[in-house]
Amino acid sequence: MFVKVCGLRTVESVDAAVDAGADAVGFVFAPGSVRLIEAAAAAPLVARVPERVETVGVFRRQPIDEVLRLARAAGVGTVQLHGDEPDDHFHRVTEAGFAVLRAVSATRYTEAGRDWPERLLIDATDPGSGVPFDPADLPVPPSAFWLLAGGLTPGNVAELAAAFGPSGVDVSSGVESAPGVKDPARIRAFVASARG
Ligand SMILES: O=C(O)c1ccccc1NCC(=O)[C@H](O)[C@H](O)COP(=O)(O)O
Repeated sequence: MFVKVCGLRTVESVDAAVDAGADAVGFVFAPGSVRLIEAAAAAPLVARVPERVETVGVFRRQPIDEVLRLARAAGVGTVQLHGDEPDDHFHRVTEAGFAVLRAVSATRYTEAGRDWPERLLIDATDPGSGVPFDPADLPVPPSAFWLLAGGLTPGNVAELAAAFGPSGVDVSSGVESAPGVKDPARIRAFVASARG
């Protein structure tokens, strides 16, 4: 079970995720997010992540040149686009040498078809809100690699992962003590539950 912990902003939370065995850590560069971190502040956090752990920059409805500039400045290896960006943006990210994650709501995935080539992250409509999507919105999960997101917690991740059968899981608010404030103990509990 691949585990991504998203919305990290401190050394303590990055170390907690890495030490707990997360496969990927995420940094949110989307304006307006309570988890927003400047690229310059993210760079030293990214630099302390061991190579075996994927570093992900999260973006939403931003100009592609800004996405690439911030991703390079932070030093992340993967770009996650979270706002129904045009295909051209995904091509530009790939051409620039980044790995890519396409984040879509469960509703959009089900309505729009299932032939996207990128690794998918299937989320609730309001990313980072801690609200799960309605299981009825994802009657047929992807067959290729995909991450389940939206309202996951240490208490529900095992059950929801068993129900949907994703390749991995992604969490943000479910491992926080307050909006934007990660709780190392909850990070450890989440990774353990996801793998349990
Ligand atoms: O987390 C945010 O604030 C955010 C804002 C804008 C775009 C994406 C955002 N988060 C992306 C993620 O990958 C979250 O981990 C994912 O939406 C799950 O969040 P949660 O329901 O809080 O676990």
